[in-house]
Amino acid sequence: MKKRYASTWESLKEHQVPQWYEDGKFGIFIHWGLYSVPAFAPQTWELGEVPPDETWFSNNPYAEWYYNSIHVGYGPSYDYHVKKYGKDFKYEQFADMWKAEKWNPAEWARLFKKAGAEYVVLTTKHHDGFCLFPSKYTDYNASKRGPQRDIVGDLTDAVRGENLRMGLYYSGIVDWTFADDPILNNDDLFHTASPTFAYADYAYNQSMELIDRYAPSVFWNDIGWPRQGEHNLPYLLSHYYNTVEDGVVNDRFNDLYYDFTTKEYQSGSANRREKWEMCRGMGLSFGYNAMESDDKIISIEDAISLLVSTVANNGNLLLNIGPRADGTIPEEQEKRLLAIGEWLGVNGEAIYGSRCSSRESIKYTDQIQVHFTERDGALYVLIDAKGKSQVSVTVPGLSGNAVPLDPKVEADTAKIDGGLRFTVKNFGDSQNVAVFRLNRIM
Ligand SMILES: CC(C)[C@@H]1NC[C@@H](O)[C@H](O)[C@@H]1O
Repeated sequence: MKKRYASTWESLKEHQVPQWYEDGKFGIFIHWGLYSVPAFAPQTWELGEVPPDETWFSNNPYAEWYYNSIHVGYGPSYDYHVKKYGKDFKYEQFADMWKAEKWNPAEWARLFKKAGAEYVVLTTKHHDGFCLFPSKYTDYNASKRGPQRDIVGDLTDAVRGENLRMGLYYSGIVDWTFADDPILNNDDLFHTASPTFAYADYAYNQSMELIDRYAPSVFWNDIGWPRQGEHNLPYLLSHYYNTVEDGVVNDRFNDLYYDFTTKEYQSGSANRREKWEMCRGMGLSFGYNAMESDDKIISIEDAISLLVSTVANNGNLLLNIGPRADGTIPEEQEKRLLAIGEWLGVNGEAIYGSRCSSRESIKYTDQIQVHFTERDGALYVLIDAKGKSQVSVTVPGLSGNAVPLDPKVEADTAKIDGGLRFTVKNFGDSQNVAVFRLNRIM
């Protein structure tokens, strides 16, 4: 019997995180839109590295923030815009420059499958207010302008065709087509953006539209929910769960409710006793930044380290790609997705369907890290060499026969000082993280 949720916080709190989200572990975020046309931002900091003040917002490394960055009226993006497009060029003009002429959604979906992703989350409307779906509530959308197609629907079909879950991102509280005072600090971001009841209804209506048209497995709201519409949330979320029984929502509804909490680069917190999700771009931006060349984005080793450390601490990794305006995925981003997929192809047994171990991760003085996951009565030991070609570490309190999942890993294990000493001489096809299975949880 399908559970039916009432539009009350009490009823919503009965919702459990579905097994697919607990098991899935790895998703692909996609930021694609008008900002992919200029594809520019200064390469400054990771979110959380510096305070979210005027210096951050006027030197914003997020290319998807291009509208606000030029609206501020000074700084690197403003200077770039004036030089490339001219002072009088309006952001909205990008709506007729974005053609997605080389876009093949089936190709994207095949790549995500090869990357080992279990779910995908696509921006349906970012802060600039441009919708990637044929919304009844605005013509400022990709079926009427630019690509002239239902980007959300076409990708949803392709992703589901590869048996992956499709999630949708919505910019709940910020929409610069309703309120576009320059945002220069977090007070602007959370409190003065889109302050009207009219916008609250708009956000509610569009969210209902997305739920009813696409039944997304993830409803990824961003920044917050319009305060004037908080009373509508129990109905919206119960409608979502009654429409998508195994759907999940994040924690960006003004801290009123969530299935999972979120970290964004260095911002946010993770508590391994509850489900959380780590998200970041491959470089410093979510939207494509043409300045972010291969040497400026996360290395394959660091991406695999991030996946392993996130999963071992009860999180999922939602790694973002920023496609070019024409619909192609930059080669350097594709390379990382394929490498993660290869690593998961060999070591995925310790990731998919695993659960957080009672054993916490260990960081050794030489930066080497050992993480643990558990699944079907086995304990997995994931040794992250952090760039070293050979490692030797003792893991306290372990015993038993440790078998590498990658047959090309050359390693010895020995009982020593009440623990197991692992000496890895060759990481085989496992990049920088060698994984061992112990068949008895000790
Ligand atoms: C994590 C990701 C969804 C980011 N959230 C905050 C936004 O301001 C940023 O552009 C990006 O979408």
